[in-house]
Amino acid sequence: MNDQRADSMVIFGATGDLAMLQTYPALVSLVERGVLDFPIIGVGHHERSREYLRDYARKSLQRAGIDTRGQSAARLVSLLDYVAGDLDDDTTYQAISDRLGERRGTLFYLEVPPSLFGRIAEGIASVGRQRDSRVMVEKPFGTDLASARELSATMHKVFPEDAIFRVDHWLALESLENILYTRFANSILDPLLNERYVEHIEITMAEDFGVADRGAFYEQTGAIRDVLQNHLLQLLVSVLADEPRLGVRTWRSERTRAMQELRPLRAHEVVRGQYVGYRDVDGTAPDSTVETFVAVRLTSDSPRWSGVPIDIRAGKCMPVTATELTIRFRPPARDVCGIENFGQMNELRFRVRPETAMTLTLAGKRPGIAARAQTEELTFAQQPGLDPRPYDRLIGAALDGDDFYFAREDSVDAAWKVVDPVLGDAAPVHSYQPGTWGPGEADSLLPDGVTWHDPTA
Ligand SMILES: NC(=O)C1=CN([C@@H]2O[C@H](COP(=O)(O)OP(=O)(O)OC[C@H]3O[C@@H](n4cnc5c(N)ncnc54)[C@H](OP(=O)(O)O)[C@@H]3O)[C@@H](O)[C@H]2O)C=CC1
Ligand SMILES: O=C1O[C@H](COP(=O)(O)O)[C@@H](O)[C@H](O)[C@H]1O
Repeated sequence: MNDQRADSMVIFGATGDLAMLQTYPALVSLVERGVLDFPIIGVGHHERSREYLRDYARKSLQRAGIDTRGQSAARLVSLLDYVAGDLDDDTTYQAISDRLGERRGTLFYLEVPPSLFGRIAEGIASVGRQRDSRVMVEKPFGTDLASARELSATMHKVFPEDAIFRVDHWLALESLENILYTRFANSILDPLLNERYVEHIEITMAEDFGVADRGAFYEQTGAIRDVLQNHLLQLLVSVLADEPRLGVRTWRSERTRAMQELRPLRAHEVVRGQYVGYRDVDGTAPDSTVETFVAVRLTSDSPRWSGVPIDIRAGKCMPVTATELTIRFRPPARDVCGIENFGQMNELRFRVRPETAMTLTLAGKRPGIAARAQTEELTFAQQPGLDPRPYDRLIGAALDGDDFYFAREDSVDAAWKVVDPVLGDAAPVHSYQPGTWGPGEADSLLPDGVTWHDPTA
């Protein structure tokens, strides 16, 4: 693969939900930045006109609060073309190739049902369009370790690894970049991030909504595949990974190593839950055991994190929508100030969703005659709304051939290895009421005396 900018783009699934929600708003921002000014061919299954796709894009922009009469929006819409066809049929790829004409160096964006990913790669190759091109592939990449490997092997028959851009949109979140900066733009924090100082690491990902109209998708997926294998393990390794000593470009390698050092989960390290009402959602089975909540206890084999318990929980229909990663430090070796009764005091917290923030909890003296401690929080908060949208970054980077925000094959493989043993019904599923923090059984994973962090607090 070359590192030249793409000169054309083909979107498979241009009339889908994700395109409506994310793709067109991101494309406008790229037009606005002057980095996108070439034909974009949208591909869908149904016979429709180019005008239909242009209207679809306008609706998407309106939905995102973007003025469709603005210069960039109008330009984007004018760049869109439409090809209809079944992606299981080689003539569809011939039609796309004819439309691309002399252009070489195409970014093919695969936002279609994952079962089509491999077939599309073969279709692109059948018309010789893989040369000098890249593919950007949506999640999920596989449904377990074996299928992810099989898919990688199929894709590699057509594209070298450096031409495959696997999307995990959390990798492009401002809040994940903030973790990198916080750790390595300060000299005072990273030296503390190891088993000597850290007592416990915890992540809570709470969403106050259910599976909505995605019942059929979720029924095949569940929380482990949907968010643990990808978003949450990628978030975790942002904290576990060693410094990228050879420069920030090696950050993906360090993160991958940290992923490979995580031990595969065992059934007793997993608690699964399902909210009451899930089985009434269209597309779910009346006796479904798919989890909408998962809590896990993880262990890293890295000497840096030896013996540090790592707990993660994620759920739908929780009391709030927020994701935070909390690092709890050990108490001081000698309790000179008599803080014992205070419990745990030093914490470093990264807020990942809905906005970017970081908090360091320190103890100081409570003003007054009595010798008593009190905690203070130092918070570095981003103003909500200032975070760039992840897809603006992702599509822009893929057009440039910049793989920084994408999940590499070995890291996806390592993440599947962690969750593979506990997919399906390896652990029983407990029901929980919507609006609660999930089944109480999740508490049993935590170290004695520790409670889950409440991200609303
Ligand atoms: N929706 C979301 O919020 C998210 C989605 N994703 C991933 O993005 C991908 C797409 O999801 P989503 O947009 O929700 O899916 P949708 O079902 O909404 O859209 C699917 C798209 O693929 C096209 N398509 C489906 N089958 C064929 C076929 N045989 N031949 C040609 N075109 C076909 C459809 O065309 P037509 O309209 O003509 O039927 C449509 O454009 C999936 O991998 C999903 O996991 C990832 C994160 C979030
Ligand atoms: O990929 C997914 O992610 C979202 C959470 O990501 P966010 O960017 O919306 O916070 C999750 O709700 C969804 O179930 C999952 O498919």
